[in-house]
Amino acid sequence: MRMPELGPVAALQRVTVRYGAGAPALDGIDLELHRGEIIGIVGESGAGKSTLLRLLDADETPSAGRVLIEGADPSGMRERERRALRRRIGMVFQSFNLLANRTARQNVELPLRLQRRREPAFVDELLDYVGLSDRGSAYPAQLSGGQKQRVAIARALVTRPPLLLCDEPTSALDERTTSDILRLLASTRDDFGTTIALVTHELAAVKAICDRAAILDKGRLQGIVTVEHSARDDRGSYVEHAKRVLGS
Ligand SMILES: Nc1ncnc2c1ncn2[C@@H]1O[C@H](COP(=O)(O)OP(=O)(O)OP(=O)(O)O)[C@@H](O)[C@H]1O
Repeated sequence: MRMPELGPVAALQRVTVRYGAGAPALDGIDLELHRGEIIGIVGESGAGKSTLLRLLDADETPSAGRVLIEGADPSGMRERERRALRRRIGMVFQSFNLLANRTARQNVELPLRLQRRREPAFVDELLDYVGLSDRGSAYPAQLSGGQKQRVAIARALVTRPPLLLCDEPTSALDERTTSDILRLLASTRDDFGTTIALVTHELAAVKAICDRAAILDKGRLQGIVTVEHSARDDRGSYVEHAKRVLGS
């Protein structure tokens, strides 16, 4: 397993992504994900957040520049190698993306089964970790939104990923459940050392758990701020607002 312990988990070097003749979806992005950090990726709709997440998931190839994940450039990989890399990256989605006809436990086991692995003790441990040790045999339809997201987080962690990508993980949840899920993500970083990239339009979520935040606007990185916890909410442009709410 390739694990350069000291380098960043992932790096984007002067990355541009173009889909057509218009303005690029991402334009000259330089960004490093530090090992063990929780980094927020924020911006208005269309800013390029999902595109950036797909690059970090080795599911998008830059039009220019370079992406490194665990020190390796996915664009130079054979399909099989790239799939193996992608299996090491955890994903959590807004809509949970659980298989409806599988129990919570079977959903958590799925990434292991796809790799012909079985780790029943670790699956038990994770179900317990996310607070669902007694709901393993429930189907997604029998679970609340927050419980479904807990299953999805356990499923993402079952392969022990060094990097967990979260795409609007709390946007479908109410405020109380949101803070429970954010707490779970924060403890995941603390207990498993997982680096987390949190894409969200909810600045409060970034404020609650992120160490840094990358602010995107129309495909450009407008700033990377260290998140502080005493800034005041104020009016202004989105970028000014985000910098003021999140940064110093
Ligand atoms: N597959 C695609 N083909 C063409 N254009 C695309 C594609 N994916 C994204 N785009 C364009 O790239 C830009 C950035 O899109 P992206 O989905 O990354 O933004 P976002 O910040 O995630 O937005 P949202 O918050 O609405 O999900 C947008 O202008 C979008 O229309």
